[in-house]
Amino acid sequence: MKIPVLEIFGPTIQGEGMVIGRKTMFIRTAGCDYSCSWCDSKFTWDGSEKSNIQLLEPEEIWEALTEEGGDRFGHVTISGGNPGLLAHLNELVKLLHEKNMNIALETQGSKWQPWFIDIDDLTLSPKPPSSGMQTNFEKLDQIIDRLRQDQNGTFSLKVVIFNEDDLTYAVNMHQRYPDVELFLQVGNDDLETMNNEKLLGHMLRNYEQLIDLVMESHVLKDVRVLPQLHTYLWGNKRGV
Ligand SMILES: C[S@@+](CC[C@H](N)C(=O)[O-])C[C@H]1O[C@@H](n2cnc3c(N)ncnc32)[C@H](O)[C@@H]1O
Ligand SMILES: Nc1nc2[nH]cc(C(=O)O)c2c(=O)[nH]1
Ligand code: SF4
Ligand SMILES: [Mg+2]
Repeated sequence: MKIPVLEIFGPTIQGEGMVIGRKTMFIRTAGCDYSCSWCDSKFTWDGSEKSNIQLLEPEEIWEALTEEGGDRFGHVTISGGNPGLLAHLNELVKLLHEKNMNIALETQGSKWQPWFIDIDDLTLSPKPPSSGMQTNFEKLDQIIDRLRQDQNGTFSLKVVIFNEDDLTYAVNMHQRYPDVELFLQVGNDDLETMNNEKLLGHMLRNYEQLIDLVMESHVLKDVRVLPQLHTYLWGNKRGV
């Protein structure tokens, strides 16, 4: 079954979350059930790149990965858009495992797929108030319960923080799922600039402010605070 793909790139480093720094290839699927105000990948769902969506079979995705990355990679990250919308992505997961790849997936956790249990590094990234989205906690509870029972790999939560309301949301998340590793990620609030130096200075200040807030918290003890590392290195450039 064909998969809607907008980008295949790498190898690069995973810039975010539980496997930050890991050498990986990226597959970016098209389409999202959310429309976060600060989404850094709006082109996956806002229609602006509709004509660039490629419908690819898993084998064709593997060909594109090896064309781009040769034999220089052993890890593939699937992001989007929301790849968790694609029921038949299990075929790609199976093929990548047959090729001895480790697989990471990025999803907001709005929809369950049975193939989640076969993902090696699964990130659930529920959205805080600043995104303008509403979390369906009933659904998220169900997803996390399934993962606690059946997941073959590891999974974690990652919350992007732009303000204090978002931090309160992260506190609730930590209290609701105390056994799940929680990553707090600095929000990028300047998606337009191509001035990397300016963005770097700005993002470093945001990172420091987030660290300060988390250090003061009496609840957020067992968490990690991370930058979006690729942004600090390459700014808002795409495909890195
Ligand atoms: C583009 S999303 C795609 C996967 C999935 N839709 C999701 O949101 O988890 C990948 C990650 O980038 C994060 N992200 C998106 N825009 C961001 C921004 N402006 N600053 C920091 N992180 C951002 C998301 O929260 C998510 O964790
Ligand atoms: N290097 C790099 N790391 C990433 N981690 C998550 C990304 C994403 O857009 O999902 C991403 C990305 O686009 N590039
Ligand atoms: S859920 Fe992810 S891809 Fe969808 S709009 Fe939000 S950040 Fe963007
Ligand atoms: Mg990104």
